[in-house]
Amino acid sequence: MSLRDQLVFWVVIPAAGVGSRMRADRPKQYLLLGERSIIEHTLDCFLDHPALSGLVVCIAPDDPYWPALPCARDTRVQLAPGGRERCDSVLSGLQRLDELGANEHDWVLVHDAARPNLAREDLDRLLAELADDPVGGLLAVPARDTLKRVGPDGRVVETVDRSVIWQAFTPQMFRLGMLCDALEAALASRMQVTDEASALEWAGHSPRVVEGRADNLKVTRPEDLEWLAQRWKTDRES
Ligand SMILES: Nc1ccn([C@@H]2O[C@H](COP(=O)(O)OP(=O)(O)OP(=O)(O)O)[C@@H](O)[C@H]2O)c(=O)n1
Ligand SMILES: C[C@](O)(CO)[C@H](O)COP(=O)(O)O
Repeated sequence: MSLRDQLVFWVVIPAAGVGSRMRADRPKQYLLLGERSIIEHTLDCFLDHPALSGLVVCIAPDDPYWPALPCARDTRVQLAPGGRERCDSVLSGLQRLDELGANEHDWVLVHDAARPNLAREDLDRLLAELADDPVGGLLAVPARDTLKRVGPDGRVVETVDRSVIWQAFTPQMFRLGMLCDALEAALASRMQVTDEASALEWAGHSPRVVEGRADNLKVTRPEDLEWLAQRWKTDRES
């Protein structure tokens, strides 16, 4: 049996943000996409996967929304307390995986609660491409627009060579021990860690990018949810 056939993985879903850029009446992961919340759609992609070992959702300690969701009663879903920054929430989730019996060599996928449109094909491609990778990696998409570096005065400084620029998405997939060590070291050095891969890079590793769909977007601003909702409506009507 190949490594790819026997691969199992754990999932950490950082879901403790306030969604300030959405300017909504609740954290964006609890806004509706169709009849269900964004976070419920996000969990769907993982909960039915045959290789899933366990899944941890990191929520704010005072989160009043999570308990009302049906998935809050799903025994496959465990909780961990979110932290001040996304990376703190992720580290908390990784520590919960350790308590659940994950070992340092197990694969862990970290996926934003705010990315409800992850395609199963992308998840399976990520798992297949990285199953025997020595470091791990992430879903990403190559830059498609002309990119400008802009100065503090709001004027263009230069046009950036976009042929080597990719947008980092999630899931990001690393082995539990390597990820914990890299995150703890990066945070101890007061590094600004906005994704798991940057902590691995800081530790001297070179994560691999796996090209994914550009519609695996992170709901960040109101227009992101408007676009997804329209897409959702169109798909359901077709
Ligand atoms: N302290 C934090 C901050 C963010 N997140 C999660 O990390 C993901 C990506 O972060 P982002 O899009 O920045 O979410 P928010 O921090 O909620 O958004 P904003 O920056 O607009 O407040 C989200 O699912 C969010 O819930 C988290 O678990 N813990
Ligand atoms: C992890 C991430 O989604 C990769 O693009 C991104 O870094 C999250 O950043 P945010 O500022 O927490 O949204």
